[in-house]
Amino acid sequence: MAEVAHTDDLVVDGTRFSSRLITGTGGAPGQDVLEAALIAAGTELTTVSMRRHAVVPGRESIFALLSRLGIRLLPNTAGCHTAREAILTAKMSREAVDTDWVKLEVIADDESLLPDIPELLSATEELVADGFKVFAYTNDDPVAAQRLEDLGCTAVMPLGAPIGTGQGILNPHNIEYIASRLTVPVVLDAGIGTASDAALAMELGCDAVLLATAVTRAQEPALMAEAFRHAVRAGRLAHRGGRIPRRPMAHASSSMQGRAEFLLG
Ligand SMILES: CC(=O)[C@@H](O)[C@H](O)COP(=O)(O)O
Repeated sequence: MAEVAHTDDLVVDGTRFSSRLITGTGGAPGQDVLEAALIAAGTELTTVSMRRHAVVPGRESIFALLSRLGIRLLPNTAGCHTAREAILTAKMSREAVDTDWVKLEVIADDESLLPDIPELLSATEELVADGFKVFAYTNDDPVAAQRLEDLGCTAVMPLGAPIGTGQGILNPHNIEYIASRLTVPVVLDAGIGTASDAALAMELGCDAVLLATAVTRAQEPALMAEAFRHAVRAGRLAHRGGRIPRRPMAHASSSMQGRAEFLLG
């Protein structure tokens, strides 16, 4: 049977993506493994830490790899602890890789890696005013998410769980609420552990999923990447298809209405 046509591209800042799976590169055991995983994921947008990535002479850079694979780069400010550091990193990345897109991460501390919301809001305000397209990594708080949209973010990226924990979506209610309230794309970012977590994010109404660790540190990264490719698509279709309501009691799947007349002629 023919597949349902995938006619609902993700549109971000006027750019269309047929894949709703955004990947990160951190934690990959090698660039060959990463390349195989990126291809298996079918991703069209990948984020790279501008502070952590080193260009090694004589070796293909991550930027060259993404360009060769036709994957758009989303630079990120991972490792920044203050608005000032994040703004500086974003400005340097705009010069270095010639894009005004930035995934804005401002981390409160190195143990939790949770977003520092006051610093995030302040950096967002300044970067938006400077013409950046800000993809803001935030917590699962609907109030903070709304503030980020109001400040002019291009996309808002609430976490499912802390980065690298693989715990999945700790507060599905808040994620669903954020996805239903915001008008900019909502990308579930961080904490994903396995394919069903990504499917759930999409079922809850997120526009896309961003993940790194669940693929890069999987036993078989390319296999896991392919699983995520299908899960994101399945979750999106389920969201569009409209789930049935949850009922407290059994409800016969076949209706009895009209049955007597049919049996009695
Ligand atoms: C790649 C990146 O930007 C990470 O900081 C991101 O938040 C992903 O988190 P996981 O590694 O938990 O998927």
